[in-house]
Amino acid sequence: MTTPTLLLVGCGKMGGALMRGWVSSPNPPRLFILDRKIQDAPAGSTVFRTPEEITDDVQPDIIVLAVKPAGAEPMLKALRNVLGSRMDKAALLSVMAGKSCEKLAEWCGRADMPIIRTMPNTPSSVGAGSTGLYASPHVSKAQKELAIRLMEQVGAVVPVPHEEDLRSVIAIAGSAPAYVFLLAELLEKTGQELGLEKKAARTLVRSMIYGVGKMLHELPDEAETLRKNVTSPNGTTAAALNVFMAEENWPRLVPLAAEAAIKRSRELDD
Ligand SMILES: NC(=O)C1=CN([C@@H]2O[C@H](COP(=O)(O)OP(=O)(O)OC[C@H]3O[C@@H](n4cnc5c(N)ncnc54)[C@H](O)[C@@H]3O)[C@@H](O)[C@H]2O)C=CC1
Ligand SMILES: O=C(O)[C@@H]1CCC=N1
Repeated sequence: MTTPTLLLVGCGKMGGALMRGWVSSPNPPRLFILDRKIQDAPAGSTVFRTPEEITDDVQPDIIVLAVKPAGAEPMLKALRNVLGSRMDKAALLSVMAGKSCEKLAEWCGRADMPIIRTMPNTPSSVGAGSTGLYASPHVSKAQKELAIRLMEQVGAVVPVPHEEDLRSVIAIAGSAPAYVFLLAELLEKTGQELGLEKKAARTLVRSMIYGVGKMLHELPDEAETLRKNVTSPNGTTAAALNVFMAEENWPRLVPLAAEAAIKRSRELDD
């Protein structure tokens, strides 16, 4: 298998997470990075600060677009100018929460530009990401396989049949690490308010969430079964879950939060 060449455009929180995941994977891609302020580029990669700095020897198999949706149009137009016909030999892989394949292709200057839209998340940085992936009809089988292989290097990949499905992926996986980080923050804070040392609360909460993640990852059981295994009849967990599971709490709030994320993803498309 030949080593693919990537041009990673935007190496901030998400692009940087992918970069860290890729460089620590067993078969790292050949990496060119375009970012105006990156400071810790990995050994062996080449960094450009502006599209105009990209050298003539750069022929990417995949251009990974990881800038904010609002910056996509000028960036793609600049890349088209600089790369010229080299752009025609590449596929574009967007990680952006907004901007349709149709718009991205238009900004690439080519209606039949092969576009792969993905929704990864920041746990990709430790090889434990989750990515939803949609390939437009212009993507070849080989390009789609390469995109899936790349994203599998940093975690699980779920191809989705419709571009619109990526909104659901945002709501339950792309944005969702933040929901769990928030739960960690609140549990750590509550632990301290209940009298535990900061360090103790931090250790307990983090190892608990790690253990829960490991069980969900490794065991075949449904999440519901694992929850019930913790919940002794009339015990402490049941008392706490009666609060979380009250109709007006998590059962209402989780779908409400997902809808808010989806609504925002539609706005980011405009
Ligand atoms: N942060 C997250 O957890 C996730 C983010 N995403 C998507 O990833 C994309 C990037 O988000 P973040 O990484 O959070 O943002 P960020 O602001 O941390 O990263 C963007 C990077 O692009 C660079 N950049 C922007 N315009 C540039 C230009 N003209 N020339 C050179 N460099 C330029 C910036 O220097 C920055 O490092 C967004 O479209 C977002 O929807 C997707 C999934 C998860
Ligand atoms: O908040 C955002 O818009 C991005 C997309 C998913 C996670 N972060």
